[in-house]
Amino acid sequence: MTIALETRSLEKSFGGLRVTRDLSLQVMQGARHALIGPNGAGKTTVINQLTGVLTPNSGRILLEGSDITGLSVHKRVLRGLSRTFQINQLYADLSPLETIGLAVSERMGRGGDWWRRMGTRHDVNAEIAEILSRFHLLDVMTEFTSTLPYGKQRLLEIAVAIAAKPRVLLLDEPAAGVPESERHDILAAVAALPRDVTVLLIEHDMDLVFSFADRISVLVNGGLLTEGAPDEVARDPQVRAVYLGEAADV
Ligand SMILES: Nc1ncnc2c1ncn2[C@@H]1O[C@H](COP(=O)(O)OP(=O)(O)OP(=O)(O)O)[C@@H](O)[C@H]1O
Repeated sequence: MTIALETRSLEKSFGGLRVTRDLSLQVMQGARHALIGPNGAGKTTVINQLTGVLTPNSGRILLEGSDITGLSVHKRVLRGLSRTFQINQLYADLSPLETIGLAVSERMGRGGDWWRRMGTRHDVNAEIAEILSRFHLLDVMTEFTSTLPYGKQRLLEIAVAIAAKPRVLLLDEPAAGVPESERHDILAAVAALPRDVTVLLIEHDMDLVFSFADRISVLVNGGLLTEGAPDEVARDPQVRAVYLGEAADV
Protein backbone atom coordinates (compact mmCIF):
# COMPACT_ATOMS: atom_id res chain seq x y z
CA MET A 1 0.00 0.00 0.00
CA THR A 2 1.15 3.54 -0.71
CA ILE A 3 1.77 6.06 2.04
CA ALA A 4 -0.20 9.26 1.42
CA LEU A 5 1.13 11.34 4.28
CA GLU A 6 4.04 10.67 6.57
CA THR A 7 5.98 12.31 9.38
CA ARG A 8 9.48 11.17 10.24
CA SER A 9 10.87 11.90 13.70
CA LEU A 10 8.96 15.16 13.93
CA GLU A 11 9.97 17.44 16.80
CA LYS A 12 8.42 20.72 17.91
CA SER A 13 9.08 22.72 21.06
CA PHE A 14 7.62 25.95 22.35
CA GLY A 15 10.41 27.34 24.51
CA GLY A 16 11.29 24.51 26.87
CA LEU A 17 8.02 22.65 26.22
CA ARG A 18 8.44 19.67 23.88
CA VAL A 19 5.05 19.44 22.22
CA THR A 20 5.84 17.00 19.40
CA ARG A 21 8.26 14.21 20.35
CA ASP A 22 9.95 12.04 17.77
CA LEU A 23 6.66 11.55 15.97
CA SER A 24 6.64 9.13 13.05
CA LEU A 25 3.18 8.65 11.56
CA GLN A 26 2.13 6.96 8.36
CA VAL A 27 -1.27 7.62 6.84
CA MET A 28 -1.94 5.13 4.06
CA GLN A 29 -3.62 6.09 0.82
CA GLY A 30 -7.41 5.96 1.12
CA ALA A 31 -7.21 5.51 4.88
CA ARG A 32 -9.70 6.76 7.41
CA HIS A 33 -7.11 7.52 10.06
CA ALA A 34 -7.85 9.21 13.38
CA LEU A 35 -5.38 11.00 15.62
CA ILE A 36 -6.70 11.07 19.16
CA GLY A 37 -5.33 12.04 22.53
CA PRO A 38 -6.24 13.91 25.69
CA ASN A 39 -6.43 17.71 25.85
CA GLY A 40 -3.02 19.24 25.33
CA ALA A 41 -1.54 16.05 23.82
CA GLY A 42 -0.32 18.06 20.84
CA LYS A 43 -2.81 17.11 18.11
CA THR A 44 -3.40 20.64 16.82
CA THR A 45 0.34 21.28 16.84
CA VAL A 46 0.80 18.23 14.60
CA ILE A 47 -1.92 19.40 12.21
CA ASN A 48 -0.36 22.86 12.10
CA GLN A 49 2.98 21.34 11.14
CA LEU A 50 1.35 19.13 8.49
CA THR A 51 -0.38 22.11 6.91
CA GLY A 52 2.65 24.39 7.14
CA VAL A 53 1.30 26.84 9.71
CA LEU A 54 4.12 25.79 12.08
CA THR A 55 7.66 24.76 11.19
CA PRO A 56 9.01 21.70 13.02
CA ASN A 57 12.32 22.02 14.87
CA SER A 58 13.45 18.85 13.16
CA GLY A 59 12.06 15.87 11.27
CA ARG A 60 10.42 15.58 7.88
CA ILE A 61 6.92 15.64 6.43
CA LEU A 62 6.25 13.75 3.22
CA LEU A 63 3.18 13.99 1.00
CA GLU A 64 2.89 11.09 -1.43
CA GLY A 65 6.62 10.54 -1.07
CA SER A 66 7.69 14.16 -1.66
CA ASP A 67 9.30 16.16 1.09
CA ILE A 68 7.00 19.11 1.83
CA THR A 69 8.58 20.15 5.16
CA GLY A 70 9.69 23.53 3.81
CA LEU A 71 6.64 24.32 1.66
CA SER A 72 4.19 27.13 2.40
CA VAL A 73 0.57 26.46 3.35
CA HIS A 74 -0.58 27.49 -0.12
CA LYS A 75 1.89 25.24 -1.95
CA ARG A 76 0.77 22.28 0.16
CA VAL A 77 -2.86 22.93 -0.82
CA LEU A 78 -1.82 23.01 -4.46
CA ARG A 79 -0.07 19.64 -3.92
CA GLY A 80 -3.36 18.16 -2.67
CA LEU A 81 -3.23 18.59 1.11
CA SER A 82 -6.24 20.46 2.55
CA ARG A 83 -7.63 20.99 5.98
CA THR A 84 -11.11 21.88 7.05
CA PHE A 85 -11.53 25.59 7.55
CA GLN A 86 -12.39 26.80 10.99
CA ILE A 87 -15.73 28.55 11.31
CA ASN A 88 -14.17 31.93 11.94
CA GLN A 89 -12.34 31.56 8.64
CA LEU A 90 -15.58 31.24 6.69
CA TYR A 91 -16.97 34.38 5.15
CA ALA A 92 -19.77 35.35 7.49
CA ASP A 93 -21.42 37.65 4.96
CA LEU A 94 -21.31 35.25 2.05
CA SER A 95 -23.84 32.52 1.39
CA PRO A 96 -22.86 28.85 1.07
CA LEU A 97 -23.47 29.22 -2.69
CA GLU A 98 -20.99 32.08 -2.91
CA THR A 99 -18.49 30.41 -0.57
CA ILE A 100 -18.40 27.15 -2.52
CA GLY A 101 -18.39 29.11 -5.78
CA LEU A 102 -15.29 30.97 -4.64
CA ALA A 103 -13.59 27.78 -3.45
CA VAL A 104 -14.19 25.99 -6.75
CA SER A 105 -13.10 29.08 -8.63
CA GLU A 106 -9.92 29.34 -6.54
CA ARG A 107 -9.07 25.75 -7.30
CA MET A 108 -9.45 26.47 -11.01
CA GLY A 109 -7.09 29.42 -10.64
CA ARG A 110 -9.80 31.93 -11.42
CA GLY A 111 -10.10 33.58 -8.00
CA GLY A 112 -12.55 36.47 -7.94
CA ASP A 113 -13.19 36.07 -11.64
CA TRP A 114 -15.95 33.66 -10.67
CA TRP A 115 -18.20 36.60 -9.72
CA ARG A 116 -18.28 37.88 -13.27
CA ARG A 117 -18.82 34.45 -14.73
CA MET A 118 -21.43 33.23 -12.28
CA GLY A 119 -24.16 31.45 -14.11
CA THR A 120 -22.25 31.22 -17.35
CA ARG A 121 -20.15 28.13 -16.74
CA HIS A 122 -22.30 25.03 -16.73
CA ASP A 123 -19.55 22.70 -15.45
CA VAL A 124 -18.68 25.02 -12.56
CA ASN A 125 -22.32 25.49 -11.60
CA ALA A 126 -22.96 21.76 -11.75
CA GLU A 127 -20.02 21.11 -9.44
CA ILE A 128 -21.16 23.79 -6.97
CA ALA A 129 -24.67 22.33 -6.95
CA GLU A 130 -23.33 18.82 -6.42
CA ILE A 131 -21.22 19.88 -3.43
CA LEU A 132 -24.08 21.87 -1.88
CA SER A 133 -26.36 18.88 -2.30
CA ARG A 134 -23.86 16.36 -0.93
CA PHE A 135 -23.38 18.43 2.22
CA HIS A 136 -27.10 19.17 2.73
CA LEU A 137 -26.66 22.89 2.10
CA LEU A 138 -29.06 23.39 -0.81
CA ASP A 139 -31.90 24.53 1.44
CA VAL A 140 -29.77 27.29 2.97
CA MET A 141 -27.53 28.08 0.03
CA THR A 142 -28.52 31.75 -0.29
CA GLU A 143 -28.54 32.61 3.41
CA PHE A 144 -25.74 34.44 5.16
CA THR A 145 -23.28 31.92 6.56
CA SER A 146 -23.33 33.73 9.91
CA THR A 147 -27.05 33.00 10.30
CA LEU A 148 -26.82 29.25 9.64
CA PRO A 149 -27.30 26.64 12.37
CA TYR A 150 -23.94 25.61 13.80
CA GLY A 151 -24.06 22.13 12.26
CA LYS A 152 -24.62 23.64 8.79
CA GLN A 153 -21.63 25.93 9.28
CA ARG A 154 -19.50 22.91 10.13
CA LEU A 155 -20.81 21.09 7.05
CA LEU A 156 -19.83 24.14 5.01
CA GLU A 157 -16.28 23.94 6.39
CA ILE A 158 -15.94 20.38 5.13
CA ALA A 159 -17.60 21.30 1.82
CA VAL A 160 -15.10 24.14 1.27
CA ALA A 161 -12.18 21.78 1.89
CA ILE A 162 -13.64 19.20 -0.51
CA ALA A 163 -14.13 21.89 -3.17
CA ALA A 164 -10.32 22.13 -3.31
CA LYS A 165 -10.34 18.48 -4.50
CA PRO A 166 -7.73 17.37 -1.99
CA ARG A 167 -6.03 14.01 -2.14
CA VAL A 168 -5.38 14.19 1.60
CA LEU A 169 -7.89 15.90 3.89
CA LEU A 170 -7.16 16.89 7.48
CA LEU A 171 -10.46 17.03 9.36
CA ASP A 172 -10.06 19.09 12.50
CA GLU A 173 -12.77 18.28 15.05
CA PRO A 174 -15.74 18.37 12.65
CA ALA A 175 -18.24 17.56 15.41
CA ALA A 176 -16.92 19.97 18.05
CA GLY A 177 -19.66 22.14 19.48
CA VAL A 178 -22.37 20.67 17.25
CA PRO A 179 -25.64 20.08 19.15
CA GLU A 180 -26.89 16.52 19.40
CA SER A 181 -29.79 17.22 17.02
CA GLU A 182 -27.40 18.18 14.21
CA ARG A 183 -24.64 15.63 14.85
CA HIS A 184 -26.14 12.99 12.62
CA ASP A 185 -25.62 15.19 9.54
CA ILE A 186 -21.93 15.62 10.39
CA LEU A 187 -21.41 11.89 10.87
CA ALA A 188 -23.22 11.17 7.61
CA ALA A 189 -21.22 13.78 5.69
CA VAL A 190 -17.93 12.50 7.04
CA ALA A 191 -18.90 8.90 6.26
CA ALA A 192 -19.82 9.92 2.71
CA LEU A 193 -16.50 11.62 1.88
CA PRO A 194 -15.11 10.34 -1.42
CA ARG A 195 -13.15 7.11 -0.91
CA ASP A 196 -10.26 8.31 -3.03
CA VAL A 197 -9.58 11.08 -0.50
CA THR A 198 -7.27 10.02 2.32
CA VAL A 199 -8.58 11.42 5.61
CA LEU A 200 -6.76 12.18 8.85
CA LEU A 201 -9.33 13.03 11.53
CA ILE A 202 -8.73 14.77 14.83
CA GLU A 203 -11.74 14.41 17.05
CA HIS A 204 -12.79 14.17 20.67
CA ASP A 205 -16.12 12.55 19.88
CA MET A 206 -15.39 8.85 20.31
CA ASP A 207 -18.61 7.78 18.55
CA LEU A 208 -17.41 9.57 15.45
CA VAL A 209 -13.84 8.27 15.79
CA PHE A 210 -14.87 4.65 16.21
CA SER A 211 -17.57 4.75 13.53
CA PHE A 212 -15.26 6.41 11.04
CA ALA A 213 -11.67 5.28 11.51
CA ASP A 214 -10.00 2.18 10.18
CA ARG A 215 -6.81 3.11 12.00
CA ILE A 216 -6.21 5.12 15.15
CA SER A 217 -3.02 6.73 16.46
CA VAL A 218 -2.97 7.80 20.07
CA LEU A 219 -0.90 10.82 21.00
CA VAL A 220 0.13 11.48 24.60
CA ASN A 221 2.50 14.27 25.65
CA GLY A 222 3.44 14.87 22.02
CA GLY A 223 4.55 11.30 21.37
CA LEU A 224 2.85 8.25 19.92
CA LEU A 225 1.49 6.02 22.69
CA THR A 226 0.16 3.35 20.36
CA GLU A 227 -1.63 2.84 17.06
CA GLY A 228 -3.69 0.16 15.42
CA ALA A 229 -7.13 -0.91 14.31
CA PRO A 230 -9.99 0.59 16.35
CA ASP A 231 -10.74 -2.62 18.26
CA GLU A 232 -7.07 -3.04 19.23
CA VAL A 233 -6.85 0.56 20.41
CA ALA A 234 -10.11 0.28 22.33
CA ARG A 235 -8.80 -2.81 24.15
CA ASP A 236 -5.35 -1.39 24.85
CA PRO A 237 -5.01 -1.04 28.64
CA GLN A 238 -2.51 1.84 28.25
CA VAL A 239 -5.01 3.76 26.15
CA ARG A 240 -7.78 3.12 28.61
CA ALA A 241 -5.63 4.14 31.53
CA VAL A 242 -3.78 7.12 30.12
CA TYR A 243 -6.20 8.60 27.64
CA LEU A 244 -9.73 7.46 28.15
CA GLY A 245 -9.56 6.60 31.81
CA GLU A 246 -10.21 3.19 33.31
CA ALA A 247 -13.94 3.75 33.39
CA ALA A 248 -14.23 4.87 29.79
CA ASP A 249 -16.66 2.90 27.72
CA VAL A 250 -15.04 2.38 24.31
N1 LIG B 1 1.92 28.71 20.24
C1 LIG B 1 2.15 28.06 21.39
N2 LIG B 1 3.01 28.52 22.30
C2 LIG B 1 3.25 27.86 23.45
N3 LIG B 1 2.66 26.69 23.78
C3 LIG B 1 1.77 26.17 22.91
C4 LIG B 1 1.47 26.82 21.68
N4 LIG B 1 0.54 26.06 21.03
C5 LIG B 1 0.30 25.00 21.81
N5 LIG B 1 1.03 25.08 22.95
C6 LIG B 1 1.05 24.07 24.03
O1 LIG B 1 1.36 22.85 23.43
C7 LIG B 1 0.64 21.78 24.04
C8 LIG B 1 -0.14 21.03 22.99
O2 LIG B 1 -1.19 21.84 22.49
P1 LIG B 1 -2.16 21.40 21.31
O3 LIG B 1 -3.16 22.48 21.12
O4 LIG B 1 -1.37 20.97 20.13
O5 LIG B 1 -2.85 20.11 21.95
P2 LIG B 1 -4.19 19.37 21.50
O6 LIG B 1 -3.94 17.92 21.65
O7 LIG B 1 -4.62 19.83 20.17
O8 LIG B 1 -5.19 19.86 22.61
P3 LIG B 1 -6.80 20.01 22.57
O9 LIG B 1 -7.33 18.62 22.41
O10 LIG B 1 -7.11 20.57 23.91
O11 LIG B 1 -7.12 20.92 21.44
C9 LIG B 1 -0.22 22.42 25.12
O12 LIG B 1 0.46 22.31 26.34
C10 LIG B 1 -0.31 23.87 24.68
O13 LIG B 1 -0.48 24.71 25.79
